[in-house]
Amino acid sequence: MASTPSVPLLKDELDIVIPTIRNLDFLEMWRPFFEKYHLIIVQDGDPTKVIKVPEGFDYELYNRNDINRILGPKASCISFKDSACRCFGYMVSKKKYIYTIDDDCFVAKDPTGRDINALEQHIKNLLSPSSPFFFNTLYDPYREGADFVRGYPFSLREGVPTAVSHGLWLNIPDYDAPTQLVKPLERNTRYVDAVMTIPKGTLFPMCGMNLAFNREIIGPAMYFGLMGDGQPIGRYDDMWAGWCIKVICDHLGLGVKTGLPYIWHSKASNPFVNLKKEYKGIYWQEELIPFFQSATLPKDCTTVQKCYIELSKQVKAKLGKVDDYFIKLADAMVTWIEAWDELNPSAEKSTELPNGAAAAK
Ligand SMILES: O=c1ccn([C@@H]2O[C@H](COP(=O)(O)OP(=O)(O)O[C@H]3OC[C@H](O)[C@H](O)[C@H]3O)[C@@H](O)[C@H]2O)c(=O)[nH]1
Ligand SMILES: [Mn+2]
Repeated sequence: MASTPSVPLLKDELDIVIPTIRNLDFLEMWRPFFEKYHLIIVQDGDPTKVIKVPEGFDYELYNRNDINRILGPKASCISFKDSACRCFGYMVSKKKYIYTIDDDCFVAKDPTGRDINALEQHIKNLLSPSSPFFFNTLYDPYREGADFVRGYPFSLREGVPTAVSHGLWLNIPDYDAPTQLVKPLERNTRYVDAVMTIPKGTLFPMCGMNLAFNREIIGPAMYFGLMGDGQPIGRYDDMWAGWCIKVICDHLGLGVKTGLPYIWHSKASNPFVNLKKEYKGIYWQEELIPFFQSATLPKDCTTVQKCYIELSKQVKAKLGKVDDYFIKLADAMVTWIEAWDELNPSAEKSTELPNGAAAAK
C-alpha cells in the first residue's frame, strides 16, 4: 500500500477535475489518495441523468444546464458530448493546481507491487523546477537519487517553474484509432521509472487522461477546444491544448514534464467510433504541427491571456485556410478567455515570472 501523507500535499490548493458520462465507482479505488481533496465533476451528455458519487467525497458537480446557466452565450465554447468539457472544471475552480483524470483510470501498481499515488507524484513534479533549456541525461535532476550530470551548465541548474505534469498509462495506452485497429491486443506493460522535462521548442501529444497543471501560471491556456457534438472532430481536445500550452510555456519560460506517474487505463474505447472522430485530425495535424512549431509570440505577450489571444489571431490567419473550423475555433479561444476572466476577475492581474514573463494571478 502506498504511503498516504497524514496531511495530503496541497490539500486546499488543488482540485481534481473529472469529466464523466458514467457513475463514479472508480473513486472507491482512489479513496485513500483523493478523499481529502475537492472534486469538480463535469457531467457530460444528458443532464437529466443522475451521476452517483460514492459517499464521503467533497465535490461540486456541473451538468450542461449548469454550464449554460453560468456562462450564458459563452457556453458555446465548451464542448458537448466530448471529454473536452472537462476544461469547464478548470475555469470554475478557484485553486492553484488542477489534477484531471478519466473515470476509467484506476490505481496502477509499481514494479514492487505498491499502489501508485499518482496525485502525490504529480504534485512532486509540479513543485519541483523544470529544465527545458538543456537536456539532463539522467532525466529529472530534482528527483531523489538524481542530479545534474557533468557538463550541465551551472547557470541553468536553478531551472524554471513547472507548469504541467503529464502522466502515463499502463494497460490500455493512449493510441489513435488506426493504431488501435492494427494492434487491438497491445497492452502497455512497460513501467519506465523516469520524469523528464520536454525541451523548449519541442511539441508533444498531451493526453488529458492523467494530467496535472499549475492553474495560476498556465490555466487560461488549458482550453480543450471545440469537439464532439456539432463539430467535425473529436479526440483532439487535449492535443490542441497541449500544443497551445507548450508554445506559451516556451515563450514564458515555464516547464512541462512527462513520465511518472502511471495510472491503469482500464478499457479501450471503440476504435471505429474513435476513427470517425479523429480522421480529419489525422490529416489536419500535418498542417497544424508546422504551424505550432513555427509560432512565435511578441515580447509584449507577458501574461497567459495575452499569449492566448495572440495565438488565436494566428490560428485564424494561418489555419483558416486549412478549414473554416479553425476560424470558429479561433473565435472560441477568445470566448474562452473572456469567460475565464469573467469567472476569475483577479486573473487579469499578473505576477512577474523569471525572464520578465508574467503569470496570471
Ligand atoms: O462524450 C463523452 C465521452 C467520454 N467522456 C468522459 O471522458 C473520459 C474519457 O472517456 P473514455 O475513457 O471513454 O475515452 P478514451 O478514448 O479512453 O479517452 C481518451 O480520448 C479522449 C480524451 O482525450 C481522453 O482524455 C483520452 O483519455 C471519461 O472520463 C468519460 O466519462 C465524456 O465526458 N463525454
Ligand atoms: Mn479511457
